[in-house]
Amino acid sequence: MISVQEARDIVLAQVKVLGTERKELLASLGRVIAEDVFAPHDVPPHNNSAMDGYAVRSEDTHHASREHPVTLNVIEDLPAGYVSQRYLQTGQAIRIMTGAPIPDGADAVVRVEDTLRGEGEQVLILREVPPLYDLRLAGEDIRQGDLILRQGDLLRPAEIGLLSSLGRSTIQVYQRPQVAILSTGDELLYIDEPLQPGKIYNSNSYSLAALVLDAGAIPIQLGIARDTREDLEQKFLAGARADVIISSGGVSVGDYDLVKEMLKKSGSEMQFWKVCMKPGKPQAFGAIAGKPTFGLPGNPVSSMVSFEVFVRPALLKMMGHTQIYRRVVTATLAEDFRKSDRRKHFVRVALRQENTRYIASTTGDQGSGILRSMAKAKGLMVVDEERMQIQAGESVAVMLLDHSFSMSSTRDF
Ligand SMILES: Nc1nc2c(c(=O)[nH]1)N[C@H]1C(S)=C(S)[C@@H](COP(=O)(O)OP(=O)(O)OC[C@H]3O[C@@H](n4cnc5c(N)ncnc54)[C@H](O)[C@@H]3O)O[C@H]1N2
Ligand code: MOO
Ligand SMILES: [Mg+2]
Repeated sequence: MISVQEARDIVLAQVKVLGTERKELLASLGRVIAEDVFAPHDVPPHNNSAMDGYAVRSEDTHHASREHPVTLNVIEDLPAGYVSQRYLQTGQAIRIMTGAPIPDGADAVVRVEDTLRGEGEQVLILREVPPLYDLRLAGEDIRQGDLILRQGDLLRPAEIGLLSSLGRSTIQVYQRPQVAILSTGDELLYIDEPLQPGKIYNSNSYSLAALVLDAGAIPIQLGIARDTREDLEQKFLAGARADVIISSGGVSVGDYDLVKEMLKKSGSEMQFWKVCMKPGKPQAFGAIAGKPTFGLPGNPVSSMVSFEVFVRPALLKMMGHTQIYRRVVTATLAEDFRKSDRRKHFVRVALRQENTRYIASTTGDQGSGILRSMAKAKGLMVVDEERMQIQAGESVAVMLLDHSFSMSSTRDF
């Protein structure tokens, strides 16, 4: 039996970063950028007004006040999106809207609240403004030639906005792996079949496909393989058209646990079987037709936990991510915890926040078939091999299962 760390090293050494592809800008959200991006122009591209008001020559506002306004002649109205053809002379103002380019000759803006409309085309300036006042200068956000994003950066909404401000409509990103998902077992029913004696619904295909999607990869449902060598072989080979194969079940020591055999056939290889963890001890990893293949355990929680620990980091690596692990936080355990073996345990916990501290409490029955306690979990408490008991109040490490939606809160800031 190898340790979680050794197993993870083997997995990560085996999987390689995929190639790149060109995507529409919005479709690249959540992807890793595969190119360096330099700014082709300044942002903003021109000096422009930060306020609705009047473009002026700042020297004309000298000593202006509410008591002693300065009167200027308004020679033009300038909405955003238009360039003035006029040159502002002494004694003149141009009515200007936020974002409109500053006319030649002007060097400041007086916001409308600091003015009054005068006679005819005149405006009364009620305060003095220094040069550059309420101007936004060309290039104050981005300078032409600046390195804006580096290969390997994650494209989040702000990066998508930045790229669009540079006029980029497509972007080179790392590909998403196709992940073939195969459930094994004679007891399994498709979810649209009626329940029958001795049978259960195939839930692993769905939880695993959801995890694949949540990680940003592409699930391909291969359905159910029955516990025969022929069916398994045929379905595994079909899966080898994808970039990664995940199976669940059939990997322990039972009479019909045949997945290990698939990994030992000629043309395949098995790199490990059995990891010193709970849940998820019986699981295999290797390659079929050159494709990384995870033989996850059949128990519904075990397969999800093994995915979290091994498959997710591997998929993130393939997609070019550099941060491939879930965040781990320190929490205070709310109750006593005890274990009776020297495996690394991943315990389903709920988390609440008290001031700046996380408080973790287990979500109930930790059996490997109890999916409800997985659904309630916000994290997995990681209990090291040699740590046999933890007392209430002690600090523990919790790996956050922070899918963007499940970590949303009902409490606003
Ligand atoms: N003698 C031993 N028996 C078992 C051991 C052991 O060490 N010695 N380990 C147990 C542990 S721990 C686990 S985990 C399971 C792993 O079993 P397999 O990977 O061989 O999976 P199966 O036997 O096929 O199924 C186990 C369990 O999970 C249910 N299952 C399977 N696939 C699905 C699915 N797609 N959707 C929902 N539920 C599924 C299946 O019906 C079984 O109840 O082995 C233990 N046994
Ligand atoms: O390894 Mo099993 O996953 O403990 O239920
Ligand atoms: Mg079994």
